[in-house]
Amino acid sequence: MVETGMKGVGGSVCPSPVGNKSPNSGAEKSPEEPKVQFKQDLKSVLVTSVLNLEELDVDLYRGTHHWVPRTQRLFGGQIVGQALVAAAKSVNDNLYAHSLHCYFVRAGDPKVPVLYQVERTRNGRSFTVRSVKAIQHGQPILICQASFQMIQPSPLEHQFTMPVVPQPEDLSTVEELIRIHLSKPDLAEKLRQGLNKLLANEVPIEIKPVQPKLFSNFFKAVPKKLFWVRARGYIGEGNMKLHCCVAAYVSDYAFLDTALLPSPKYRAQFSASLDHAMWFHTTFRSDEWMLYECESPWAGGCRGLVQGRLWRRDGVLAVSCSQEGVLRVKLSKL
Ligand SMILES: CCCCCC/C=C\CCCCCCCC(=O)SCCNC(=O)CCNC(=O)[C@H](O)C(C)(C)COP(=O)(O)OP(=O)(O)OC[C@H]1O[C@@H](n2cnc3c(N)ncnc32)[C@H](O)[C@@H]1OP(=O)(O)O
Repeated sequence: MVETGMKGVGGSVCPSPVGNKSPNSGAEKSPEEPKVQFKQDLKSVLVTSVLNLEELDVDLYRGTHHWVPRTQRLFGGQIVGQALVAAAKSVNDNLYAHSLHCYFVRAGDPKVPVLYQVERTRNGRSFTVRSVKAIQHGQPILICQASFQMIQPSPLEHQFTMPVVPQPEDLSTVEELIRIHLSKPDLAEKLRQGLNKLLANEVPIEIKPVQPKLFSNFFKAVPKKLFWVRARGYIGEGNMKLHCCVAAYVSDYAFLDTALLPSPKYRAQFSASLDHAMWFHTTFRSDEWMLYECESPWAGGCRGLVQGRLWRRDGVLAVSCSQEGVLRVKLSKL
């Protein structure tokens, strides 16, 4: 287990008995793959920096930023991940995060740190609830409720079946796909600039789209996409609390744009997640490939609803996510 600066802090994801059964337990462990070279060690960024909050007082923490989206508002996944770190620090070690519900109420300002104020809402016999306010300039930017539970085995167990898709070793990373695009001489200049900016982002998340066409082409598609995702770098087994917070970070990254897939003639002029909910079903490793199955059952009223499932490689459903976002679009010129 790596030293994370979060060691000894109570709370983790719930290792429910469902997690002990592997619908696809024959899946092979991924061999070591060549890593993209970045200016910094992105594993350190996520584990020892972004999710390693500074304790200022009892139930009061300060978080720093790493990657900021081009919108120049703080990445929602970072705020949710940090809020969950703060919440988990105030619960006993025998309690495990099983869900969180958040509203992004103001844009996060990348120029100043975020304070996280934890309220110990309730300590129960089975369930314990924490409310976290992320604050900047004296005002909340995120309100989050996280619920923790003791391990409670149950005879009631079921899950959907994981979609059958190519394995990550047989797919290209987003960076590889971008480079293929950049090598096309007839690429529109604006698109070239956009792709170069995307390539320069030091995002501590690795993605392999299952349908690269959705990433590269502009055609009408059903509002559904699948991609393999993992945190960059090695985190290791044992610290489920950390994997849970990393999953919160990862889950917001390429989620909301699923709602744009049926409308390729529009591009988002303003998009931001309004709320975000997660349910942690069982143990998982956020530094190992997980399949993110994203779909958007509805869009309207300048909003889009997206739902996601993070599947462990062995076919176990590890995390479910839901989000609504504001989507103000304009006709695409490309
Ligand atoms: C398959 C693999 C592919 C991989 C490739 C991936 C590539 C890139 C991935 C990048 C992913 C990044 C994902 C990032 C997701 C996020 O992190 S979102 C950030 C988290 N969420 C937030 O920050 C939202 C916080 N909340 C808010 O900001 C506010 O609550 C709100 C803006 C939602 C509230 O809206 P409102 O009440 O309208 O606020 P205002 O401040 O008044 O307005 C805000 C702007 O909207 C404009 N506006 C308002 N109303 C209207 C209207 N009726 N019509 C048009 N425009 C309107 C308003 O003018 C403001 O605009 P400006 O800011 O002034 O431009």
